[in-house]
Amino acid sequence: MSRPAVSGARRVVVKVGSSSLTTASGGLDPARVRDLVDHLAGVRARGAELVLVSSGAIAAGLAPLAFRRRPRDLARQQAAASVGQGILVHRYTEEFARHGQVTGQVLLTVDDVTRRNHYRNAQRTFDKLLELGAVPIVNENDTVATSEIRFGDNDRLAALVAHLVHADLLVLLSDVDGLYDAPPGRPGSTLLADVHSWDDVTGVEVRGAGSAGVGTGGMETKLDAARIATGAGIPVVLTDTAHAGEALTGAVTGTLFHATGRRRPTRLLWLAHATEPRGRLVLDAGAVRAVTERRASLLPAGVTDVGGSFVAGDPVELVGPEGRPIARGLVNYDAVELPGLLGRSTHDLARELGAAYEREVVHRDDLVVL
Ligand SMILES: Nc1ncnc2c1ncn2[C@@H]1O[C@H](COP(=O)(O)OP(=O)(O)O)[C@@H](O)[C@H]1O
Ligand SMILES: N[C@@H](CCC(=O)OP(=O)(O)O)C(=O)O
Repeated sequence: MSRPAVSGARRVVVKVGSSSLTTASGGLDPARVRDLVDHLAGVRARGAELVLVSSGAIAAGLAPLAFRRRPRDLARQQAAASVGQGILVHRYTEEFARHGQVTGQVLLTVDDVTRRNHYRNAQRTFDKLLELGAVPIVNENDTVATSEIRFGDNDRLAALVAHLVHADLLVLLSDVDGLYDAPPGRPGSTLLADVHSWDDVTGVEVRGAGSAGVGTGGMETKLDAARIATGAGIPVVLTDTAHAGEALTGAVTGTLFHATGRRRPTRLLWLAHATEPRGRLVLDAGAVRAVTERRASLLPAGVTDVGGSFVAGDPVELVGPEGRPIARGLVNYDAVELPGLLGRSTHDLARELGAAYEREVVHRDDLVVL
């Protein structure tokens, strides 16, 4: 049996977790990297394009820095990632070279997929690398990401990258061979071979990171990633590295999450699924209707209250008069500017304060209704 949505994919994003690349004691395992690349190289060999999102920088940096386990504080994680990322990419470069394939490193922060100019930049870089036949190897730019601007997990990053590069398949490789209806160690838990809609996942019990102590998000972030990708029209296969070969050629293995939705702009996907809002705008009833029913931009006249500390470009939550979240958007003003503008018409504001104040609080193109 085969899965045509998988075997026919022309552009594939594969995400591999730290737990699939490390030894039991936590260091990078060159033999596991080699086995993995032997399978991955098959994608390019059959004429399809490959983007690899690989975790493992922090794990690879532990031993050289004599850290006995993954550090909890951000500064030590950043130091480990800085040391480990070079080691990781060096390993991949050597292994892909054995198959005559060239790799390129791409390190991303949240800004690269949320700020319009940045994500166009990222898109161009990926397009050019793929056009030149190289395999982009992606990781979060851990060494510069602060806790506020951190993805924190590569599962969701991989889903956003899949969308950004217009991939037609996302493969998540972990240390577990698919999604189980309960944590896999539990007697009687069974594998779900197909997930057609999110109703199929109701009742599934998931836990955080696995036993090796090197992974971060566990099954939860994999489900988030699957939700982001399938909701944007990209099917997702979840399995372990031992089944990578089968998964990549479309054999039935692991869990296939079927596509449920269609594409929308990458930064809006990020807004809807993964962003921590930095503030809150309270809307009056008329503005709620305008935003949700007419898909209009949010103007100062419809905002009754502002909370949080944010600057222009930050994600904020839009709530109705009774406090229920209705949308998320990228705001066009700093939090300190807004109180003086609330309830006033753009016409008045422009006349009194200048043309710059004619702008919307949240433009409709930067807004997702929940
Ligand atoms: N319902 C579930 N089905 C499958 N795996 C689960 C489930 N709940 C929790 N897990 C755990 O999630 C772990 C995978 O996550 P993680 O350790 O973060 O891996 P990675 O390093 O590949 O990102 C597995 O080891 C598994 O024990
Ligand atoms: N960027 C980090 C990995 C973060 C992450 O998501 O890890 P994992 O859960 O193993 O996929 C690193 O390279 O160590």
